[in-house]
Parts: sequence; C-alpha cells; structure tokens
Amino acid sequence: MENGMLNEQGPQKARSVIDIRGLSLTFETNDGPVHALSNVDLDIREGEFVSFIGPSGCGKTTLLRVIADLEKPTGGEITVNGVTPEEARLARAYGYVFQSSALYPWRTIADNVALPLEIMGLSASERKERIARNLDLVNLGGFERKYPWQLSGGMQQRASIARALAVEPHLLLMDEPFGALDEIVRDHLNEQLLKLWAKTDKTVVFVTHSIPEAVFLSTKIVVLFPRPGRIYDVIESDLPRDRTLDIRETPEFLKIAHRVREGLRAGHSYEDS
Ligand SMILES: Nc1ncnc2c1ncn2[C@@H]1O[C@H](COP(=O)(O)OP(=O)(O)OP(=O)(O)O)[C@@H](O)[C@H]1O
Repeated sequence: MENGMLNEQGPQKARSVIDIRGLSLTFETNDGPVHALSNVDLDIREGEFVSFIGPSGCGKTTLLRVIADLEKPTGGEITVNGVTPEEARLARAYGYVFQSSALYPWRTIADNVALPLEIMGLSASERKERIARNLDLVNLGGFERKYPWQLSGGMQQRASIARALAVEPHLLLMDEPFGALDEIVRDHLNEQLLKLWAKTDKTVVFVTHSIPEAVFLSTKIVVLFPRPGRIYDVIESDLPRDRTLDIRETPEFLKIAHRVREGLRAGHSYEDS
C-alpha cells in the first residue's frame, strides 16, 4: 500500500522544499552492511507538517540527518530548497531540534539562543531582538537569565526550539523533540508547536514514535518500514489545519490513526519488542 487519500486542502501546489528520489544509504559496519534507507521517494512542499513514524531502526533519524546534510546518501537524489543538502546547510536553510535539548549548561537560555547568531556574525542589538522575539514565540519570555538546569524538561525543549527558530529558517527539522516528556507536557507542547507553525508558516519535518502525536500534528504522515528502511505508506491528512487536542476524539482522527497503526503493525517484528 503506497500513497493514500488525496488531500483536497493540502498545499499540493506549493513550492517543493524537499525532493527525494530513489535515495539509499548503506552504513558499512564490522558486521557487514546496514541498509538504513532503500529507494526512498518523497516530496515535501512549503508549509507542510510532515511526520516520519515507524518501528525502531526503520531509518527515521537517518532520513532527517540526510536532509540536514549530517549523513551522506550512498545512492539517489535529494534537493533541499532546490539545492544540495550541503548548500542548504551552508545557507542556513533549516533549524534542527535534537531528541534531547542539547543546550549548553554553562550558558543562560538567552546565551544558548544567541549561539548560532554569534556564529552568523549578527550584531549585539540584532541578537538581542531575535532572542526576545523567539523566546516569546515559545512562551519563554522572562527566562532569559536562567540556566537550562533551572528549567523543566519541557521548557528546555522549548528553549531549543527557540534556538532553532532564531536563525529564521523556513524549514524546521525535529527529531523526537518531545519523546522524553510525560504525556500531559507533550500534549501541551504539541498544541503550542501547531500554533507556532500556523503563525510562522514554516515547513516542519518531525520524527516521532507516537501515533497520536503524528496524527495530531501532521498534514502528511510517512510510515517507514525497517530492514531495509523504506517508505511503506504516505498518508495525506484531511483534518483541518487549525486543530485543538479535542480533534483526537473524532472519527476522522481515529481513521487516520488506524491506518498509521496498520502500517506500524505490518513493519513490526517481535525482535523489536
Ligand atoms: N552511524 C551509523 N553506523 C552504522 N549503522 C547506523 C548508523 N546510524 C544508524 N545506523 C543503523 O541504521 C538503521 C536506521 O537507524 P535510525 O537511527 O535512522 O533509525 P530510527 O528509525 O530513527 O530508530 P529509532 O526509532 O530507534 O530512533 C539502524 O539499523 C541503525 O542501527
């Protein structure tokens, strides 16, 4: 089963941001080759919120890292904003949010957000303005002088999102940013992230293990399969873009969640349990 329901509301006509054709990546290891990705085709358009979901080891993080030019593919084609991932990285085309917040404990929240801006060579006044604006966007205004260890896990992740946003990329790459948080905090951050997405009109690529998270957030859900890592299903969501958590009780939501679960079941092996 590949390529599903067509989305009448989706941004089909929008500009292509990520274009992937026949992409493969094989890691050579002491135990032989690991086919992390095999023959992946994917088109991500401006303004979409795309989630990668699949069993452990199916290549979700690897695919995100290829987009970010943190891994080189061994076959196929990929463009990001119409150029190579390396050119896109050098042009600071994306912000990257890691699984753990990856904030520097010896820097205040403001100084953590400032770091990429210092590397970009922005002036002190421009840095200050961007720090304030992006901390406000994630509701962390007033926490500039705190150190990461003085904040909760959810606040730390919001700070790392502010840091990724501060370079003002149109593309946000997020690798399980809320995976380590409890469900209530995760729900709250999911809502905030959707609001932020609506407000800033970014393209988001988001890795998750959670079906409700993927369905709640996404305009498109990509279900991956392991050994070798490949795309099993692409689901274009027909949920309205403007959503609140209540939508999770609706038949439309449950229908999509069911289809994602079917895909995950098909790709799951009991070795993973
Ligand atoms: N640097 C590496 N060297 C060798 N093998 C690797 C490397 N990085 C990833 N792999 C392998 O590639 C496959 C895909 O890994 P990846 O981390 O992308 O999966 P994932 O779907 O993100 O998994 P998880 O959900 O557990 O984070 C796995 O079999 C993994 O062991």
